[in-house]
Amino acid sequence: MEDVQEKYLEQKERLLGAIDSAKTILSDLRIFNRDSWVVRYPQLRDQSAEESTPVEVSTSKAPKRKSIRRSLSFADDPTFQTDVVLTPARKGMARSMTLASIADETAEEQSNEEDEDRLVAPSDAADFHVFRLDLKLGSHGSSSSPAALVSQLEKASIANLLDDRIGASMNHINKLRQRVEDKSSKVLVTGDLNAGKSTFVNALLKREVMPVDQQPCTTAFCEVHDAADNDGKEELHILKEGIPYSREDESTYTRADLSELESIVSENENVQQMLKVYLRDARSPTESLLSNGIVDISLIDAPGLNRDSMKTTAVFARQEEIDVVVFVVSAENHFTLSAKEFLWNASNEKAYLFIVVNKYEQIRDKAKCRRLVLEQIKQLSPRTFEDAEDLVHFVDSASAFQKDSQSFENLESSLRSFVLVKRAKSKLTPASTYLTHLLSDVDLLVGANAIVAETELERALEDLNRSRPVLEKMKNGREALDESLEHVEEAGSSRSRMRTKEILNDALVRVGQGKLGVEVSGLNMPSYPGFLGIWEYAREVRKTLLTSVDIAVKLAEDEARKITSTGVDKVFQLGEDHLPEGVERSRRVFMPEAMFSTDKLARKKARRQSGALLAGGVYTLGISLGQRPDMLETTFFDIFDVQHQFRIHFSDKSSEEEGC
Ligand SMILES: Nc1nc2c(ncn2[C@@H]2O[C@H](COP(=O)(O)OP(=O)(O)OP(=O)(O)O)[C@@H](O)[C@H]2O)c(=O)[nH]1
Repeated sequence: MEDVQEKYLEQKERLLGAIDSAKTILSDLRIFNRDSWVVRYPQLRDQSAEESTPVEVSTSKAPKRKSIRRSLSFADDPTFQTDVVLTPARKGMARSMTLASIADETAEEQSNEEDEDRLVAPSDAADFHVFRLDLKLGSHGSSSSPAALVSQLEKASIANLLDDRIGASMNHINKLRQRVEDKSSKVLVTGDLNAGKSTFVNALLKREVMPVDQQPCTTAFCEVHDAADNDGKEELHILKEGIPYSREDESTYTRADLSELESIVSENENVQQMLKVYLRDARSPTESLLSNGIVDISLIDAPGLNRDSMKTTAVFARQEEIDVVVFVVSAENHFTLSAKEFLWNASNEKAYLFIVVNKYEQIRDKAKCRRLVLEQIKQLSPRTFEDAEDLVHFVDSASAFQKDSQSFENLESSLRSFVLVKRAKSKLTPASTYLTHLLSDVDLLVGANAIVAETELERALEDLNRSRPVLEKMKNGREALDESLEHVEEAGSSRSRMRTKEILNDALVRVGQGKLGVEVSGLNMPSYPGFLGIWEYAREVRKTLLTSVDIAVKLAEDEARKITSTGVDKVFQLGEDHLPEGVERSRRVFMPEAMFSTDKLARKKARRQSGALLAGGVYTLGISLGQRPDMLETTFFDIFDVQHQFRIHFSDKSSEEEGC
């Protein structure tokens, strides 16, 4: 008995420690996901049949350790795909599987554990248990094709879904913790009418509490608790139907004195009536069944089974909070039909039942009785039969109450350990299974994310290594480049300015002398038509000279274009010389013909046509003096002083033209 207690306590403490560690891990994971790294959600798929055959990794020390290859990808990034190896963890480790990239796998330490030791089967470990996200419920909820789905899911939204899951898991862990810590355990005592259930409960309590009668008398479910749970007061609480009981809330029950129990029970007509009976137990914790320091057992004395009570009791027994069902059968009558039906169903639900064969002392042929009862138990609850020594007890509750009885003491001891064993199963196992699944999920997440992080780190380091010398080179060459650029710019603009001035001055001087501004083929001074055509002649001369000035402007522009082109080439060359390889070059394209344009529409058009970024405008400045009617207006003075007239016009304009 003490062994069972110790084992239970040790297991419970270990589990509580593991629950707390898991909580810390989850909260760290949550913070990490929120502040440092968007946790990626891996998807592991089987590889093609040929590739997915288990890989056996063997060394001289360890002949056998099966690993499985899987293809790892991420829902939010279909481009990332890599092969990974799932290796079962070693015995004693909380982790069920280890995920490693193929490259790491060969370097993994080997173990000689056999596969049976694994906590989770390899195929199971490739999937999530607690953190399984239903990605079909993506933002629009309607998509079913994986490709469409992926495009809906962004890294951040998956990380949010995951955060919700972690939050829910933390809440669940808190509940599990409460359950593991909860010391209360409920034992339901049921059986045939008049089998002696109340007498048995009284014998366990070493006190006459439950009403005992030769006629069927227990008509309510009486749940017996230690009075310590009721501030030390012995009392009866009559529960109200349909209202959840809370000891702190008096509106949920009616108080009564313990002495009223008998009359309340006998007068009750409600088959589902529940009573809470708070009893003081003067015995020491080692003797007391109700409050033994490890689990606080509450006994529920149920009404005898008949057609009315059968269903209610079966529902009651099925409740999760009922750890153990004790079935009392009279040694005189063996199992009735109702008993058989109940036992059959209950043993399907709970597997193991605790059976008390009561009123055993009166039986003359005890061996026969024992044999017959056990035969029936074998049929009704095979698992209980297998463990009959601990689970089937032949006692006489009535006499156990009066004098010490070895068989009854054995029963008590077995019942306590059975409650503990069952509690370990009902309260500790769900928590430890959940933790195993949870940690296996965390492991999968961590493993997959480590692989992504490593890939990203490698890529970032490569980028950094590539960029660092480039940056250094660019930093060092910056000053020289600035200077050279300035030089090219200044040289180009001063040369353009000088050449423009030269060309235009020259043209104006020549026009002033009555000659064409520039000599070009096809442009000649008109010939004198005689005095009668002098007016027209003056106009023609004016037009020709103005056109020659236009041509001079055009020449100056062309010259500036050439100079600028050379400058631009030099700038590009400087870029080539200073910018290291791999640095993106400017896409801007210089189009000399676009210089000197003031026409925005034309510029846009040219940009569309070339498809490149343009510098400058399109066409010439277009001052076209030879086309301007105001300039062509011939005056009386033109006839006498053509040369003087032009000098007045162009000495005013020359400064503007220089600036163009
Ligand atoms: N000789 C003997 N009589 C017993 C024993 N247990 C119970 N009885 C008697 O059997 C009768 C019924 O006992 P109860 O304890 O009331 O039986 P019960 O199963 O609680 O009855 P209901 O709840 O009304 O179905 C009473 O007269 C008891 O004195 C026993 O171990 N030996």
